[in-house]
Amino acid sequence: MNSDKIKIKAEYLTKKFELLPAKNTKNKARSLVSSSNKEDQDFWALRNISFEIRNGECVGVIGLNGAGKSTLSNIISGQISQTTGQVEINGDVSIIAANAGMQGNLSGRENIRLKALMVGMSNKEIDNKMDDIIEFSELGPFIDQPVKTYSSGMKAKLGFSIMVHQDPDIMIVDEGLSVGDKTFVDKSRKRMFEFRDQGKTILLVSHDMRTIKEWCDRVIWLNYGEVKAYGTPEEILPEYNKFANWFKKLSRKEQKIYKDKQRQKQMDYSVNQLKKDVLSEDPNMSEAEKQEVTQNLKKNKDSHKLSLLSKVVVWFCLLGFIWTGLVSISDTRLIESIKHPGEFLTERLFKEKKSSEIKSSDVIEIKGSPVAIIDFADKKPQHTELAMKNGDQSNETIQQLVDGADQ
Ligand SMILES: Nc1ncnc2c1ncn2[C@@H]1O[C@H](COP(=O)(O)OP(=O)(O)OP(=O)(O)O)[C@@H](O)[C@H]1O
Repeated sequence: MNSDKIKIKAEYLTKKFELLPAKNTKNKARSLVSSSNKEDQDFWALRNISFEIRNGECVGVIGLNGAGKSTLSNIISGQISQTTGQVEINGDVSIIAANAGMQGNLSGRENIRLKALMVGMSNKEIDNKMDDIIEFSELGPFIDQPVKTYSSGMKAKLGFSIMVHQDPDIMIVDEGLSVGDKTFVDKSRKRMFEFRDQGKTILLVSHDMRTIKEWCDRVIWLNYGEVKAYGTPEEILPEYNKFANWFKKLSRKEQKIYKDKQRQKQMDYSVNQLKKDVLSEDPNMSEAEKQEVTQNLKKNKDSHKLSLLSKVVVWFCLLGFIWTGLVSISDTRLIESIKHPGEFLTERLFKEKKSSEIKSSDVIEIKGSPVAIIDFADKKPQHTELAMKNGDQSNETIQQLVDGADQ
């Protein structure tokens, strides 16, 4: 096994969330009017994250609440996309975050099948492993209950059981074990050690420094979306403990001031700032390298924002809907209104036809039938001579229609 092979490589990763607006219909409609809503507040949960994880390494991710650990593990496991930067996953790997991607409305058994199918297992393979997975999960009869009814510990047990039976090359465990009971945790730890001994790569997100120290070869310390330090547990953990103790000793007010200041930095961040940071890291960068960096820093599209094309389509449909509505309350046919929109809007819309105003070119509707006026002796006709525009009806029929309408 080549222990130098890079399994995960992250470069210039950022993740921006928009605190407002929430992803709802009202805000989608607002985004139709403006491409950048001034009320949106950008929040950079991750800023300029770069690291490499090699074959067979177990890497811990630590940091205070809200530091960006889960955001990072979700990007690496492909559950959310980054705003800028690249994530390279090498080799034929399966990445499963222990308690992520579970469908609440499906039962535990159905989730096992779903997650296994998603990583390319065949139905036969799943059938062969199903009993083992259920037994390992210790869920017993609850395996056929909807996952939304599970406690967080039960979800973690199910997620972990699925993960270890998929035998992935890279495992991401995001607090998956901390919520389980002791027997389950011990059993899982044993299984994780077996994985590590087989040279699999593990990314472990945890607040439990004992586990991090026991398991990890290296540790990434995230602080308010930035990598504060990356090194061995011996290097990082004493520094992190020092920081955690310093933070704990601050008064509530001082803690709040510190947090607010850090969060403000996360709000004020921008891709331009990132570019400056990256370029200043290496002042001797060649033009080609600078171009590559700029390319890497290009933003991915925010999935919840409508593209220009979508906006055009939505506007088109909206206008079509309004136009059809206007046509239906006027006495004009749709095709005519489209052919002569100016005339339709200025002269025909909302205008009641008086007989004196009817011109020889007009089309009127009598008893639901379109009728063309073909001849008037003067502006106020003495007698009406009509013919059907597309006329398959005789003048006699038309006269009957007119007579009927006049009554
Ligand atoms: N969908 C989202 N929209 C807006 N902000 C988000 C979203 N997801 C996460 N965040 C914010 O990003 C920051 C990082 O969150 P994340 O869950 O990655 O932190 P964490 O380090 O895993 O925290 P914890 O230790 O509490 O699990 C937090 O401030 C969080 O509020």
